[in-house]
Amino acid sequence: MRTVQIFDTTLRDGEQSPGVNLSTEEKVEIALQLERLGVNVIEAGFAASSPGDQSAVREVARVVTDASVASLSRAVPQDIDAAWEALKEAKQPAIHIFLATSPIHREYKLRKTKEQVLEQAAEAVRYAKRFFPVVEFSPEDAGRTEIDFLCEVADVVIRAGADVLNIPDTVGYLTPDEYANIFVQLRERVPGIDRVKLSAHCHDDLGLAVANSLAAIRAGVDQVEGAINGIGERAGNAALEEVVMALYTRQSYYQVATTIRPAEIARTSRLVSKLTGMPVPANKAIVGANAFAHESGIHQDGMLKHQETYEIIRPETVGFSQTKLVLGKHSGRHAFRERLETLGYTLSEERINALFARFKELADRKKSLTDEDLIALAEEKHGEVAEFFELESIQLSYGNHALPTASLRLRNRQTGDEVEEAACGNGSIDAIFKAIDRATGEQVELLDYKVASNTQGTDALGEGYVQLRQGELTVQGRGVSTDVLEASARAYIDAINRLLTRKQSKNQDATLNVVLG
Ligand SMILES: CC(=O)SCCNC(=O)CCNC(=O)[C@H](O)C(C)(C)COP(=O)(O)OP(=O)(O)OC[C@H]1O[C@@H](n2cnc3c(N)ncnc32)[C@H](O)[C@@H]1OP(=O)(O)O
Ligand SMILES: CC(C)C(=O)C(=O)O
Ligand SMILES: [Mg+2]
Repeated sequence: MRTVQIFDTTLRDGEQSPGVNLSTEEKVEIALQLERLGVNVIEAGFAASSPGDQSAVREVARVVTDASVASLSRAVPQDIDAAWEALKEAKQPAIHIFLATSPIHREYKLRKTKEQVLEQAAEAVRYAKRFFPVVEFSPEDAGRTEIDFLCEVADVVIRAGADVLNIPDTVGYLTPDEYANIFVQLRERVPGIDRVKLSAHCHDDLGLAVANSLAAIRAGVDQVEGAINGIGERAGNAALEEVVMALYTRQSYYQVATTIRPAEIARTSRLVSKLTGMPVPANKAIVGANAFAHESGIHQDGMLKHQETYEIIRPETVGFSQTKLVLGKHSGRHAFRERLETLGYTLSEERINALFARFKELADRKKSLTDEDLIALAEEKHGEVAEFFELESIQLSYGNHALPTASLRLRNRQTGDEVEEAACGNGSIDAIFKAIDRATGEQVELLDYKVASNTQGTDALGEGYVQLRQGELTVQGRGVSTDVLEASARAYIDAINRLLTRKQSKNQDATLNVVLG
């Protein structure tokens, strides 16, 4: 099986992402991680672009031991000198010289004829060869360059001593077939082509960067270039982790190996995201937060039965701890029960069903439910409590110059009746509790009331706690909701239900005593 070289340009093309600026220390930290990841070439920057970038390239080359370190350079002696100044003490220095070749770039940007471009490219490679053991040449915008002219460019730079010929699809314009065909043409038409390594460099303007890179690999290129998390100019570069994992996962198809250690991918992605300030989209392949997360019940059930039902890569392979079964409105009972059991709750089928119904109600209002949410839900009612009253609906009217009013509808589970009541209070909670007193007809004394958010975020679950006294009976109640007022109402109703349960069992005991005589 042949090995394809991985050329990482996170620190150069990746840093060209608008708004990204990495300090020397940050570049060094990323470079060391890229080396742990196993990349073969690290393009550390563009030495001539600023004194800061020149020193960053130098520092990266000083610390990196296994990978080759490259600097980008225009096809002019002063850029090549700046690159050599930064890399002359590197263990494996390389220079990456580029010069645009497409008609549009020649005419409008460089204002040069084909002949002038050929001459400048060859001259720059010859000059760089005086210093660098490895010279890579890129005909910028190769993707939109006439194929005949591209072959001429390849011919002159190979004659001038180039070691690597990179073919950039600079503006992400090509389709996979078109891109692969360029390499086929170069091989057929450029006599010295076997003397250089061929390299692919793709941009994602049409979302084809990874597909094009893989097509180039199928066409036999020796090296593929890209950036971690797919960052880079405009829509970015080919995401290296995607290219590498396609090769790894579909090895029998591609028949290609790399030196990458997949288990370092997650760590590398996190570091690049943190230091560049570019968040990784949740649905991003391989490294997005949802790449190994399942929310829908049917998928979760499948995953619980066999991991390969819905995952083609194990999260551990790329350095994530495990698959996540996210509980939300699309989840089903299998995953719900499994999570409760993991959290230490072994519950009857009946209790699971009751909790699952409450869970669905909450999930309709909350994006996803965390473990803390589930614990709050599972502990909302503890002990055997007969359900006397159930909250059907609640409405609050509140204004800073008006008396708060609560209107609510309770269902009496024993009789099936619905009771509607409203009450004003000194505050919203006072109004709610008074309305519940009226609806249930119970006279109670409020001993304690607390409400707390036990999870995080603005849609966190609130947990209400209430302690009530009636005569010699003292009871506690708890309620959970995404809304603290509703959580308080539920806690109060729970306490009333407990009170009624206690009164009912006292009456049964009394009747029993009478019967037994
Ligand atoms: C496809 C790519 O990713 S290419 C790399 C792009 N990366 C960057 O540009 C980042 C770093 N760049 C920089 O810091 C600056 O652009 C510098 C320091 C390199 C140059 O800055 P300036 O001298 O002020 O020139 P400026 O950037 O405005 O214009 C570029 C000049 O280089 C010329 N040029 C562009 N590409 C090349 C090339 N490959 N070889 C030689 N000259 C080139 C342009 O024609 C233009 O020349 P002109 O001034 O004669 O019109
Ligand atoms: C410098 C070159 C290789 C480049 O980044 C591009 O053309 O996209
Ligand atoms: Mg590029």
